[in-house]
Amino acid sequence: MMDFVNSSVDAYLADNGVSYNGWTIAAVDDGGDATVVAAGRGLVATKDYEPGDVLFVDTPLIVSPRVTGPASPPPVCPVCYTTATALAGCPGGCGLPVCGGPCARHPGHSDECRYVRSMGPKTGAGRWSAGLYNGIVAVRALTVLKDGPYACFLDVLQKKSTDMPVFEVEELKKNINMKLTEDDERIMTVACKIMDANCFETITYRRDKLISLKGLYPVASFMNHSCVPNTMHNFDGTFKMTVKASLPIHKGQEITTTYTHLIWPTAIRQNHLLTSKQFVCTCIRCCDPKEFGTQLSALNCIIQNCDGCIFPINPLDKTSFWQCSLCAKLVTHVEIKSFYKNIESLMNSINVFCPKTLRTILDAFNIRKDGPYVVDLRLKFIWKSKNTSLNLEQLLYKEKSCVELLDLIHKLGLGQCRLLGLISLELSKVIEEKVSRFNWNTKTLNIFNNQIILLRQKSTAILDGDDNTKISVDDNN
Ligand SMILES: C[S@@+](CC[C@H](N)C(=O)[O-])C[C@H]1O[C@@H](n2cnc3c(N)ncnc32)[C@H](O)[C@@H]1O
Repeated sequence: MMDFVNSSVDAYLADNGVSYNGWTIAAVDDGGDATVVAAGRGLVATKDYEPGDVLFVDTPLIVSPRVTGPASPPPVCPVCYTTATALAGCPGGCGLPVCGGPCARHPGHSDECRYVRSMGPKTGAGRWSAGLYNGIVAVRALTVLKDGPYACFLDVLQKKSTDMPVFEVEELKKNINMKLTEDDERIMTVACKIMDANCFETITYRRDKLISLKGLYPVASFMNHSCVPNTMHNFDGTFKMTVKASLPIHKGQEITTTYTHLIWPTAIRQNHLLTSKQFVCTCIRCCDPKEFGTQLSALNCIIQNCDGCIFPINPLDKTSFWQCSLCAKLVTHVEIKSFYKNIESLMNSINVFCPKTLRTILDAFNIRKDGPYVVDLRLKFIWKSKNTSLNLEQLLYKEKSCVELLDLIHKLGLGQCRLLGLISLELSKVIEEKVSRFNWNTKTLNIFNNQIILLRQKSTAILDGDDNTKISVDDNN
């Protein structure tokens, strides 16, 4: 197992006999050596682990749909999480949407249904409101965390630090006739801030669609972030999270996860972590302008005929100058931001993926094929394209992209991460398609078949127990 370190909270949990997930979270004597964890409290291995070893399995305290808004996914039934085209107002009268009677009567819905009804939802009979749907996580958190055995997590888990009104609570307040009690509002506000600081994206399949939800996992919440994490995780059909080692972990070493996308370049990861989790990551990868030789963040030099690449002088400082490795040309962060923005919108504008067109665009705009946003686009092509519909050029480009991305993962030192499993699986399917299209001689066929077997073994070892091995466009971890 692992220990909680560096915290009076450990003592608090132990004093209060908190038991979660079948085991007791106990205080740990870290011998006064808190330096092992660089980011407040964290998890530390108490024995050695090999890649693939299961560290722990965590059950969510709260699972909730993501809220609606311009950039949010379409609403789902908050009980079974399907994207029903015609969600209807709960017949119980709570004003939340459900996909049908069984979900309306589901025990998992009864507490929140009763609570919202008691608050006088501002919806017509049989209707549901987006505002109440937006507030569902606050209501759900209240029903789980108020007065129950898990109420102590309100004190224990880290909260997003903000004095701003909490969107979900405000949405709820606007859409009910009664005034929330002071205590309920406090609990909901704290719980939403806890969700913001700790929740994981849990992706599940419903009726062949990927549904992105958020889940609060009490044990996993103590894992700090690294851009070269030593664990990976997956979710089963009941949202149980299994955390496995992706790299060897030694006794006493901190257990880390990622809160961002593994193949994003440093500037984008840093920005994401700062805005979503309010900290600046100072991990070894973030400190290295060349990201372990991958040059993932690099831009081509803007000086004509210079073959150099521009790198940040100090990648941890977003106002740092960038400099060409060959001609030493300095570029300001403002210019870099504008280059990144232009590349992003260019890459986003590509709908139908044609390798030749992509190459022309990259040449015309002097963009690197393994640079910011281009790698994302290539990954999107891997996820979205259907092998049987690709022409030969596209199929071979997909194969090349899979191979190059696996190489990137290797260079970044990401070990047996989930992305490696997913790309290996996809590459095996691409090779299968290649095999099926031509009459290969026996020797070549054997080589391909061996490649397929090895890739399948690799992906199975990583994705075993994963309820979601079909690939998600946003699934970069
Ligand atoms: C999910 S919590 C992790 C547990 C947290 N350290 C605690 O004490 O409860 C996420 C928060 O931990 C801190 N954190 C996690 N990883 C970090 C890192 N690599 N560097 C700095 N702070 C980090 C940030 O404050 C972040 O918002």
